[in-house]
Amino acid sequence: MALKSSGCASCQIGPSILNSDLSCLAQECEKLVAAGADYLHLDVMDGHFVPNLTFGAPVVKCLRSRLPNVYFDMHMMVSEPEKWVDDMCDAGANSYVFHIEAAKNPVELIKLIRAKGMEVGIGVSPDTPIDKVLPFLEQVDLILIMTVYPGFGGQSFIHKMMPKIEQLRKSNKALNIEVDGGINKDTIEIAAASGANLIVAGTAVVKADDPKVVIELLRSCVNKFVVKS
Ligand SMILES: O=C(CO)[C@@H](O)[C@H](O)COP(=O)(O)O
Ligand SMILES: [Fe+2]
Repeated sequence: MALKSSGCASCQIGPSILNSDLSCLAQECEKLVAAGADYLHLDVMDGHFVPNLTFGAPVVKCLRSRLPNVYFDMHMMVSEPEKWVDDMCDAGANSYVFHIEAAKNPVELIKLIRAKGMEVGIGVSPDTPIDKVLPFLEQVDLILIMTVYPGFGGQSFIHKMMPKIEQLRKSNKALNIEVDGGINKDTIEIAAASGANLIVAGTAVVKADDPKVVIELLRSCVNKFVVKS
C-alpha cells in the first residue's frame, strides 16, 4: 500500500495500535492486518509535545521485522520532528507525519523526509487554524486533521473540526485527508461526508469483538462519499 494519490482520494483504513495490548504488539498488528487494515497508524509521543510517552524507532524496527509488507504511517507527536527522520526511516517507516505546530522549518523538513524516501504528512492539532498548512498542500502526501487533542486514545470526537476537512476537500479533490481521533460507527459518517479518506481508528477497532466488522463498516461508509466526490 502507498498513500500517494493517483488523481482521486481513495479510502484506506489505518488502525491505531495505541490502545492495543502492547505486551504482544506484533500479534496485535498481525490481527489488524488480517482484519483488513490497509495500513497501520503508529503514534509516537515524546512526553513533551504531548503529555504522554509511547515508543520510538527501536519498537518500529522490531515490528518491521515481523511485518515486512505492511505500510507504517508514523504519527510523530514530538517537539523536534527533524530529529527522528533518519531513525524512523532506518527502522522501516513508510510515511512521516510531523505536526505543523512543532516544525521550525516545514519546507526543509519536507525535503529531509523526501530525501529519505518516505511519504510526507503534516498534522494539525485542534487549536491550529487550517491556514497554517495551506502553503504546503502541493508538497505533501497527506494532511492529518486531529479530531481529538493529541496524546491519548479513547477521547471523544471534536465535531467542530469538520470545516477544516471540508475546506481542504473543496480545495483539492485528490488530496489525502487523514482524520484521527474518536472515529467510530457514530462519527465516521460526518468525517467521511466532510471529505476525509484516510481513516485512523484506534479504540473502535482494537477493542471491538470483531475488528473486521468495524473496519468493513468504516470502509463502506467512506466509500459512499468517495465515489460521489
Ligand atoms: O494520535 C492519536 C491520539 O493522539 C490517535 O491516533 C489515537 O490513538 C486514535 O485513537 P482513538 O481516538 O481512535 O481511540
Ligand atoms: Fe494518531
